[in-house]
Amino acid sequence: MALSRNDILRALELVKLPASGQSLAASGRIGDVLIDDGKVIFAIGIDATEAAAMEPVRKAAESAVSGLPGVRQVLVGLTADKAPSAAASAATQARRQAQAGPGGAVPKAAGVPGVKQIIAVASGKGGVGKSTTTANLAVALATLGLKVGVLDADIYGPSVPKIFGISGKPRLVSGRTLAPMEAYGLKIMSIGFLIDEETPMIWRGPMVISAITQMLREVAWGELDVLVVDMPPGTGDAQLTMAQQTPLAGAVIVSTPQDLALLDARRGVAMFRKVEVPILGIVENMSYFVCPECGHRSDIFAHGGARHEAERQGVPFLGEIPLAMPIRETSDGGRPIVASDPDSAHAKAYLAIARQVRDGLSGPVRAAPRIVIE
Ligand SMILES: Nc1ncnc2c1ncn2[C@@H]1O[C@H](COP(=O)(O)OP(=O)(O)OP(=O)(O)O)[C@@H](O)[C@H]1O
Repeated sequence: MALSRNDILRALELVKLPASGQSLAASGRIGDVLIDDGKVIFAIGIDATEAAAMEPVRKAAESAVSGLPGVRQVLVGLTADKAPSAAASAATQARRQAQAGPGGAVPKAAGVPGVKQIIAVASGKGGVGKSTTTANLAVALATLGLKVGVLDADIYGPSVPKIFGISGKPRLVSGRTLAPMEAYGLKIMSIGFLIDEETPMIWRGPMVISAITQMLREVAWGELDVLVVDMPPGTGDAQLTMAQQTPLAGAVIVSTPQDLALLDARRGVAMFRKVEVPILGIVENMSYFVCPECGHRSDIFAHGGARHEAERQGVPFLGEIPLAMPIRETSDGGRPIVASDPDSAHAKAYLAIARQVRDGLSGPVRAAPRIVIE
């Protein structure tokens, strides 16, 4: 018999909420349930401040539903489409202040064993070249001698597999732990390996928060000096929660020079400041155009805006990357330019940015605290 929403809710009666002991089924937190050929996808509504506390509930819901006959795959997300309620925010703030040490520092999300530093590459809006920058920055950091991983958390348009020319599915190493894919000496995991391109956008939003947690903690990253996270574009609640839930050592903001993009970049800086993640700097991508025929340079978007914005915000300016055909061709062709043409001027520009990023990370790369997941 075909699975129905009621079957799913019955299974969720066994899952209890930690605070109230109420069943998840009765809590009114389950939205639409998508059932398609044995695949079950749904989201649990949470307040953005509850993400960590509700993660065990999400896992319990997944295992409860996966035990039902006829279920082949279950994907459960936590969704926080509303800003944290004023009361919850105040409570969280009070709790954080109480937990904060004498210096008043806000406690961070737990580290990932073996991974020394995690940095986010973010943009205030889509299409500014965030993934191209992530890929080339990662290869450049590896060129500097660091052990580097890339985590593509851009749930709306995971382009890292294409940029590195990787296809196929990651291998399961044990339990739920996946082996990362490898290319150009980097360990790579992408949400693109795990979701079908046809997964409706409406379902991708709720996955944002849980996807990052799963990809961070259920991937055999091994020993890494730096893990570079390609964030979903934008500065909404989902991105904010993701920035809060990830133990980030810093963030790189990518912008194009137009005023509107810079306005979005400013929101990006504000978002990371809100969650006390240091801004490693701003990159101006598509800064100017170099004619491939004659080498003439045109400042089509009045370049230099990101440098001024960085000065205004009091954050480092990391450098300019031109709008250049070889960058697009190599990026879209699965051969990032820093790997495929390391002596080119473009590759050197990315290397200069990578040096600044490395130097901007606080102190020597520290060993992450060892945590045991039971
Ligand atoms: N400096 C550049 N010069 C030429 N083309 C570029 C440059 N940077 C990015 N591109 C091209 O622009 C397009 C968008 O880039 P990319 O996918 O990196 O952007 P994005 O910000 O990650 O987009 P989204 O947020 O929508 O995923 C790609 O075709 C890429 O090859």
